[in-house]
Amino acid sequence: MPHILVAGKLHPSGVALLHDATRRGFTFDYIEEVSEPSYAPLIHRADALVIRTQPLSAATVALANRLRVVSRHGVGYDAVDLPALNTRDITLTIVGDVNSVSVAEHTMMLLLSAAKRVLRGDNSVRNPAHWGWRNQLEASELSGKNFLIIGYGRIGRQVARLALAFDMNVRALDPYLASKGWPEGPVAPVTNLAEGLAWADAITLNVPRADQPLIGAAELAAMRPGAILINTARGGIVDEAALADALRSGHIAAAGLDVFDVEPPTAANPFIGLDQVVLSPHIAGLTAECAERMAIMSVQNVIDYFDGTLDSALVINTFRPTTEKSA
Ligand SMILES: O=C(O)[C@H](O)COP(=O)(O)O
Repeated sequence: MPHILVAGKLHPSGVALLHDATRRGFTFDYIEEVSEPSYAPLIHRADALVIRTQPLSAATVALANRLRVVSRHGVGYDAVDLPALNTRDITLTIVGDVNSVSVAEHTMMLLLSAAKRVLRGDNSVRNPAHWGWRNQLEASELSGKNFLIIGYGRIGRQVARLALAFDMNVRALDPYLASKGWPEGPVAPVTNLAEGLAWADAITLNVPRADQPLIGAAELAAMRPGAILINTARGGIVDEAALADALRSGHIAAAGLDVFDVEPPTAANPFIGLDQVVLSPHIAGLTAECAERMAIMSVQNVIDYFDGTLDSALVINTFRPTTEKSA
């Protein structure tokens, strides 16, 4: 029967599902430490790997002679060497829609915090000498502002739902939808990034990480003066040095960042000293509810893989039969 290696902390409900699976003959190793050197020595006996956001390199895949399926606890798989999996016909799965609401709520929290200059306000209460800052915060309303969602997928659409409730003007950019057709509803597309950058008072990034930053110095310069940038997707999507420069110059008024090029960020991270930037430690999907759903889904995907009932919508690369469970 298949042996599962879980590398990274799982919500107890996911661990309970693993224990249930042992009654059907599955076995598992569970280590909470996520670093590749700590899980790599165990991978030679794994038929399945459940993995958090840490790297899975070609070198580690080469140690995994039995590996058939990698199940991401999450939706981003930029740290996984996909070509190394493809060469060996190893299936890669993600958790699909289960983190969309949490990530969208976190996006709105960062947008509100950035717009309301929450850090400066907080600081002015904790430091009585700064109480006078309340007259200089330059906070802004969301209502009536133009909000561009880059990446109109599962998460982007949840962000739109929430932003519309704040009476924002919401538009989105998603080149992948061009061939599929734009979804009906109140959110119109922008035709290209340049149009979106020039239109938006605030921008959120809800796309996967690519090889090059999508938002660099030129794109930041093309944003409206005083605009706000939110990133709950992946650090490398924004050129961090360029964003820090744009924040220091005041061209970009504020930012909200949940993800970083290097995690955890070093003391040299350019945002640490900027109080117009609200920071969170890659937790947009780690609400109690979402962590439970991701843990269950990531373990269930492994079980479904071996049962031959894996939902095709959750598979990144298909090498064996799946079913279509999702709407
Ligand atoms: O990819 C994701 O969905 C998030 O980054 C969460 O991933 P993690 O739970 O593995 O940290």
